[in-house]
Amino acid sequence: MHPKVQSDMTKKFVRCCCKKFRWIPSRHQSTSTASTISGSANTGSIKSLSDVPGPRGIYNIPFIGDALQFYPYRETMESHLYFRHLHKRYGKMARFRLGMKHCLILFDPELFGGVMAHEDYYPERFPVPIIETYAKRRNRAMFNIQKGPEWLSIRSPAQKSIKPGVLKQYINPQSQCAEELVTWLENHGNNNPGIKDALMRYSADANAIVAFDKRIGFLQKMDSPDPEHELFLHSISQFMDLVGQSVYSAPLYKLWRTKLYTEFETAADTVYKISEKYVDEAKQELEKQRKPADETGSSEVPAELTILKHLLHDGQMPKEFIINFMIALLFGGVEQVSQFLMWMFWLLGKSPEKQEKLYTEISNNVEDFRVTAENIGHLPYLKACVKETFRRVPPIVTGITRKVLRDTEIGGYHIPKGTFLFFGNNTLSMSEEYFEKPEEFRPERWLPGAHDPQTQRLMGLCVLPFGMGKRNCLGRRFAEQEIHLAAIKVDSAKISCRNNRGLW
Ligand code: HEM
Repeated sequence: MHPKVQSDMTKKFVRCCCKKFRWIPSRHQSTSTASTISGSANTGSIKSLSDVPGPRGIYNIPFIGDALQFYPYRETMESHLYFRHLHKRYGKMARFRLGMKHCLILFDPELFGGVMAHEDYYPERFPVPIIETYAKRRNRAMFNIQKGPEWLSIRSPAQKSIKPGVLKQYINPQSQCAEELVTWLENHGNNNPGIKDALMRYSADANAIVAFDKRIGFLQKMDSPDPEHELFLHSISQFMDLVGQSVYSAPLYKLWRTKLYTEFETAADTVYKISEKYVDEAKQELEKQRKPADETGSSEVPAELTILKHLLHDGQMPKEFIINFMIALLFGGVEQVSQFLMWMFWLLGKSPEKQEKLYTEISNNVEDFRVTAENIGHLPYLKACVKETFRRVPPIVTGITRKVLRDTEIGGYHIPKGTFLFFGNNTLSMSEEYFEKPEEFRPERWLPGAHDPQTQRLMGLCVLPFGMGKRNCLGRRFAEQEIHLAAIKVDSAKISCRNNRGLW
């Protein structure tokens, strides 16, 4: 399609959605108003961002300063260790620079809570420049990096399509994926070096069911792989690896197509092309499901529709938006869910008594280990194990990020519009101030009634694996279902990963 036609269609779609759902901010939501968020960092008169404690001198020179600050952590990509250093040295708030961007990191859960309570109408996260560059060059509406009304024009109908009952539709096929994971572990040994790949295949399979209504069978077909499926999986993993690498290298790809960029572009194009094919297949299937048109010309569709079919049936969102949204659902889960499972299996494997406790809970509540929409939600110890794994190994290295979209006062400092906020979840989740013996894997701390409500609230704000507020993880319930299914099946087969061979 000609880019001009596409962009006109996009504008029309966004305008129409804004009108329909009244998404234009009202005057009291104007982006120019300042808000005040108090915390314990500074209680005196209002100071400016430059007064916030933080690295000074050479460390404040754009690019040179960041290179010096992050250099020690570059090899292992452990930038969260730099944030821990900032907390130790400067306390509850610290200011630092990333390129030309002014950043502020908060190590105070009350301040996070305050920032989120005053969240903007169209929240924005810290940018991912390589994806932005790709989206611009290809004129693609990549969901995760979208801003303003364009973002909400997809988020809102998509969120509506994730109705409470929709999760149930995925439980049986996703259960089969979890059973295939168990078979793989039984056949190859739970400490096989291929376990990382097997977990990635599990989460890619489980997520493809959500994104494309398709049971690909990445794990099942490992012995006789389908070239297209393998290319798809390879490109997904390549896409994510290259995003990670791009964060630690100079953004020269903005000027010309560097080797890293061309590899990224090839991976992203391949994912798009194959995803488009899967979306088209789902559309054809939907057509077949439709009952023939009656004499008035209207045709009926089955009452229960999956997310993809709901969006295709609704017909409001342009196909390109649907493809990009489905890609966001796919990427949202694949790496995060597989990484999470690696850590949880390892942490449980190191604590046999906790694993046994989990086994008892599962065997008492899940009859014949057959997971249903009813029993999956009644496993408090499993939920506590998941939460504790998220605390012990936070999934997002940088913690949650937001762009300040209007001048704001935070903790007694005037924070100008355009500053980037980082929430120090990665530091706080290991802090003795909020967690007793933080090094220990103790799911019990998350059980209902383990702490008074205020302590529990602060603990929750320290961890936040799925983010918070209007721009939180859209796939949270899917992620939890995929995690719970894998944990129930693996634990009920009494498989334990006691050493970390192959896990990373
Ligand atoms: C362990 C698994 C997962 C973790 C830890 C995780 C975490 C996150 C986080 C932290 C964010 C940013 C939230 C914020 O800025 O407040 C996010 C966004 C998102 N996640 Fe997840 N996620 C997971 C799995 C999934 C799954 C399975 C899906 C899809 C089925 C998904 C889809 C998305 C999407 C679409 C967004 C972007 C939302 C937006 O920008 O409006 N995630 N996720």
